[in-house]
Amino acid sequence: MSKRKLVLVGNGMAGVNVVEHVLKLDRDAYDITIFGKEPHPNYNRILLSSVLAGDTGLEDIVLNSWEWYRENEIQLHTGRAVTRIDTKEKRVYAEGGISAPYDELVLATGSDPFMLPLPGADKEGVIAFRDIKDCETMMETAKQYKKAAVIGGGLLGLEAARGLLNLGMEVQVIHIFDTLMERQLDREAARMLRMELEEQGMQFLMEKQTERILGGKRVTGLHFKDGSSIDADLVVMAVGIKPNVQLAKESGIEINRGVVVDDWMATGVPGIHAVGECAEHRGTVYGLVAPHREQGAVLAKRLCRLETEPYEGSVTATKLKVSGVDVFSAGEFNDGPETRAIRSQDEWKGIYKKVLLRGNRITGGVLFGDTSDSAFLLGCIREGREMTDEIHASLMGTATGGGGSAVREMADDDQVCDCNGISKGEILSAIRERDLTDVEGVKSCTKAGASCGGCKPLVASILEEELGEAFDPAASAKTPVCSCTDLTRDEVVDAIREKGLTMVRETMNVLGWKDPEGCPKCRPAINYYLNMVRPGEAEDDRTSRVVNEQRHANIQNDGTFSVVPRMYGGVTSPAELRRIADAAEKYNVRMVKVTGGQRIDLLGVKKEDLPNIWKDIGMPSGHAYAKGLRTVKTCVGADFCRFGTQDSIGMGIQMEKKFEGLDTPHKVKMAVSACPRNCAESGIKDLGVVGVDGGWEIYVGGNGGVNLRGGDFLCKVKTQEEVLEITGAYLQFYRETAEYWERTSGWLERIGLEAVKKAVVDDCENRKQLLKRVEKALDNYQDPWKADSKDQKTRQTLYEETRV
Ligand SMILES: Cc1cc2nc3c(=O)[nH]c(=O)nc-3n(C[C@H](O)[C@H](O)[C@H](O)COP(=O)(O)OP(=O)(O)OC[C@H]3O[C@@H](n4cnc5c(N)ncnc54)[C@H](O)[C@@H]3O)c2cc1C
Ligand SMILES: NC(=O)c1ccc[n+]([C@@H]2O[C@H](COP(=O)([O-])OP(=O)(O)OC[C@H]3O[C@@H](n4cnc5c(N)ncnc54)[C@H](O)[C@@H]3O)[C@@H](O)[C@H]2O)c1
Ligand code: SF4
Ligand code: FES
Repeated sequence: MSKRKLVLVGNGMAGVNVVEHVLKLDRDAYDITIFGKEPHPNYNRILLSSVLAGDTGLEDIVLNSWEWYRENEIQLHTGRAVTRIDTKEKRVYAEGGISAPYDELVLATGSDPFMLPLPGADKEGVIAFRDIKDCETMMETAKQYKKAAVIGGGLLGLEAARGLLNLGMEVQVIHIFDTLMERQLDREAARMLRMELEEQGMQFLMEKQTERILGGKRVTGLHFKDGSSIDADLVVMAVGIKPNVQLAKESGIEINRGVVVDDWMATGVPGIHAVGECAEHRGTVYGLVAPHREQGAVLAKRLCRLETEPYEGSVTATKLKVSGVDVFSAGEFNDGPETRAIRSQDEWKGIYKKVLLRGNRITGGVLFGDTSDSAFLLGCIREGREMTDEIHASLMGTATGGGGSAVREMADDDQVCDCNGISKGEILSAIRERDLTDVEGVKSCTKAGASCGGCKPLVASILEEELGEAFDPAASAKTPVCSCTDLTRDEVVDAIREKGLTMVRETMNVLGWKDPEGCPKCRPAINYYLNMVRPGEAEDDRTSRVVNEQRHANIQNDGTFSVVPRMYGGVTSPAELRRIADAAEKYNVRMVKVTGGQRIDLLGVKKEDLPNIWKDIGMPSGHAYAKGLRTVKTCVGADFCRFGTQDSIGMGIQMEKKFEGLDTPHKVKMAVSACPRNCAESGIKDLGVVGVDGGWEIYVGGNGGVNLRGGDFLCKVKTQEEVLEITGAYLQFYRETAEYWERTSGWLERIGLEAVKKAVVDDCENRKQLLKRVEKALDNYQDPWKADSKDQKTRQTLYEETRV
């Protein structure tokens, strides 16, 4: 008997998931034909954000290889859109004159990005972020252009913006409302999110409506309804999606916003079904993969003529995929007259949790900063659980991360991986049966973590709960430098030491980099590691530094730069102030501003004026743009203040003079206060010094930014010389052991205060060696502006050519 014929229109995640299920349920039920408009096999669209951010390679996102289609005898037509369905003859017609008969037809045509119909929207450089082609366009554009504008501050817009930042572009996000991700977050979580993203370098224009897109053939900027405008070389529209219903509509199938389906994913036309983003079920179109997977499971059973429960809709949950930011939202998230909220907020750790109740039933929630309990919360929402003391304690009790308590509360059939529908029980079985010990192992055996990756921390907690001390979090945390390599930071640094490498390109070549050009994430890191390991010997590759470091100035949102001269310990003189004032007038500086680090910031300097303004001011660079020592803030101290026990100004000046120009994995801020009243805020600095009777206390790992962290007490010393010694050894230990882009606060939490104490304070011989090496690094320092002023070619390429 000949097999029945199944045709799938749309070779995306939702449709192919149905086919996979059908093959599992009844391998021989169908002859299968798939049509896909894109020229690729089925790939993981979710991971396009990671590809753009440089965390994953395009080659790693293929879900079903060409081989898979062949092995399963699937007739695949890629690059061919289906243009017509003859519902009477039961046949589809595609581009290129191909047609195929069907008994059962699945429409999984997904969505098209919504493009705002603005004047100028057809210009070159105006794109969406939906497929591989868009991703490639952005990566190519970033090689040539510098300014990106992303319209839409939703999930997609923010993930696009993060990726573009990683590609070295300056990114402005234009959002129509006054809070980001207003479809997923309440105001508080949105506020914390914005602060965190601003810290990462994203700029926001809120409550802005774009009126037209400027430029000739190619986009040059955006003009807004309020009359303002910005420059842009690339515009990415991320303002939502619209289900792709054209084919269904033209074939007489009922559509509304999407293709209308019943609880078995059937349309009103016999033999035709729809799943995924093109389908509308009970008035809802779902734009996330978890509901599509649930729909697919029901449809596949139906196609295999097996008994199945109906699909009754999904409770959706979202996680933003931006590294360094943990945000989760599910169900209801805004307070209403009939809801009650349980909130907890830890501003020190940057954690915010809110759970909403209707009566006593858990109906939604938002987690920011620590999302390790997200699966447990989602399980509670999905099952409509009543709040109990135990659940309350698990969700709100400790805000310390790790997800430990909630993991214990989870039942075996609670879902851990939403994207792939994997339960805690399935993960535990895989760990036990296959002796798995790390997250990667669980991912390859069960698929948990293989899509958005949001469940990986929870998988790690399950491993920890199951294996106890045998679980090695470091093995699970083995993260490559970026998607250009499988090597970790430590492996790269070891190779640089062992193989005597001195150049960025040479390093990528010798270590078998997948992309010989590297990417904006790895190149600055390799350049730093080379110079850290071989100061004076390694070639400092300026083109591998981030744009602000290349120009020794911070670029501002209008394309001008800021100039911050160094003022040791925050102390200046009338002569310096006069020169600053003259320069501010001569170069029409838009604003002169005193910074939080006790410096003077000249804002709004034109790129071409940078070398001359520095010459006129005649002061050293303040490195306000650098991953290096920024400022040493001081209080007025014993010379002036009646509480002062020590000379904080003198100490601060010495520290700043000693360590200025030292490259570090991330910015370093220091402060010296002359008594525990701490007027210079020594407690929230990367290194803070506090004068006390008979000496100085030293605090480390503080951070006054979004992730507010009080510094840990490292040691007490007696003399100024000892402060300089401990500071030098501490900075060198940080330089040698931190990941590039890692602040001291995160680094300290990762490696532990005890390790720092041992290396820097307790082990005198080690401290001596660290100091030797930091001296060597400092030997090679020269003021960047003095160096540039002697180099005509650099001046021309970096400051005089038109493009930033
Ligand atoms: C950058 C990005 C990040 C995302 N991140 C997440 C995330 O973290 N979590 C999450 O849950 N979701 C995420 N999403 C959303 C998720 O990717 C989609 O919901 C999901 O891919 C939709 O699957 P689908 O198969 O319904 O549609 P699609 O993936 O759009 O697939 C439909 C396919 O059908 C093709 N097609 C259309 N018409 C025809 C035709 N007439 N003939 C032949 N082929 C046709 C299309 O070209 C397309 O290849 C993200 C989306 C993007 C763009
Ligand atoms: N991590 C994830 O789960 C993830 C990531 C990316 C995309 N996605 C999915 O992909 C789809 C598309 O994402 P999206 O973010 O484009 O859709 P969205 O609808 O979630 O967000 C669009 C955002 O654009 C804003 N906006 C609308 N018009 C605007 C205008 N004229 N100017 C400025 N802002 C405007 C809206 O206020 C909204 O916040 C969604 O289904 C989303 O769920 C999910
Ligand atoms: S920290 Fe102490 S010594 Fe310094 S200014 Fe404040 S009160 Fe005075
Ligand atoms: S929840 Fe997305 S991969 Fe597991």
